[in-house]
Amino acid sequence: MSTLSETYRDHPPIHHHHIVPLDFDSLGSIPDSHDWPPSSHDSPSRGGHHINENASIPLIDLNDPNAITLIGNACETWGVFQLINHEVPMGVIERAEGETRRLFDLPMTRKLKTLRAPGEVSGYGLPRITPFFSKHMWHEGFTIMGSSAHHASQLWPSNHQPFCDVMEEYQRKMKSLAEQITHLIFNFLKISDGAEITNWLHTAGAAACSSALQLNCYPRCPDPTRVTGLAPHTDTFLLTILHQSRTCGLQIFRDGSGWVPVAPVAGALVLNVGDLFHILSNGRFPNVLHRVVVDPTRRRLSMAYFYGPPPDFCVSPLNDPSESPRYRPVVVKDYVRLKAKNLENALSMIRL
Ligand SMILES: O=C(O)CCC(=O)C(=O)O
Ligand SMILES: [Fe+2]
Repeated sequence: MSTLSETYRDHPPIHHHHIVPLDFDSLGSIPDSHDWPPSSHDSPSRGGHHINENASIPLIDLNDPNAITLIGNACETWGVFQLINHEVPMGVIERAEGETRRLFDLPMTRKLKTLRAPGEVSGYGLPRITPFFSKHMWHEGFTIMGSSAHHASQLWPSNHQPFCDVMEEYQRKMKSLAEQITHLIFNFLKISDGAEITNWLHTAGAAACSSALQLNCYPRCPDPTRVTGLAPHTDTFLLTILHQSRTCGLQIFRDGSGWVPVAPVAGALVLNVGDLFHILSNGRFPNVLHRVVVDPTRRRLSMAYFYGPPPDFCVSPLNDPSESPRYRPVVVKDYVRLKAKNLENALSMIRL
């Protein structure tokens, strides 16, 4: 069984700007480009393919008087939890999911008008981690960073405003929830409000944080064991807030438990620790490895909001006199580049 690092060595990044998502609706069978050899979906270096249906990730009520401790403990033990009573109105989430569905329902010719150009982050295309794998994922995505108006007007020349309005509102709600949770976690870590690391929190303006909204669509596949929705990866920033439609598919990897499905809970958002919180917490919080498997009968949609400090902010491990730092300080944008080039090896490159 090969390891992920061997996969990188054997399959150096391809230039994926020529490769576009499949028109899944028109397929009669699984093309070789998307047919994964058995158990290559897993990250063998991190635990094989055991799926643990008995374990479940913490479900936390934000109104619980102990929310800080519950969230902090979940970050330490799992690196992921589901959150209810988060005050993001269900109406906003449902409208955003509705617009996401409207987008992926468009004919391929129209979606391709917004195909991500080389070096661009926004628009329609394959998962960003595609170049690191020899097979393609059963997935189409649309990334929003900044205004979506230009792309939306190409998707819907005469009716793009509803999409833009909903996505803007959704991102505003996500940003304030991300700030609130980051603040709670800082309290848990005993980082005081005036500390330098908190400087950027609650700052107004577009440059105040790094954020992106990733809309994901996993078409149904009659033979899901042969395909991969999204290959195992960790998220780059501090926190990810994910809404998933009612179809199962997300799984997280936990040492000792194996792959644990994250069952959709009505009204709950999934929050997970990314690489930057792992670094900031000096390794105390695991940057949870996760993947998506495909459903045989139902298409799955998700919306992932990635949140971190502004690009020029330097993230360093917490200063705890009782333990030495495990990572060297890294500027957010430098880490993003390191990750884009090295994927799962990026962290080890800044390890002390
Ligand atoms: O679709 C999901 O549940 C997960 C998406 C994800 O991991 C990502 O976009 O980074
Ligand atoms: Fe992810």
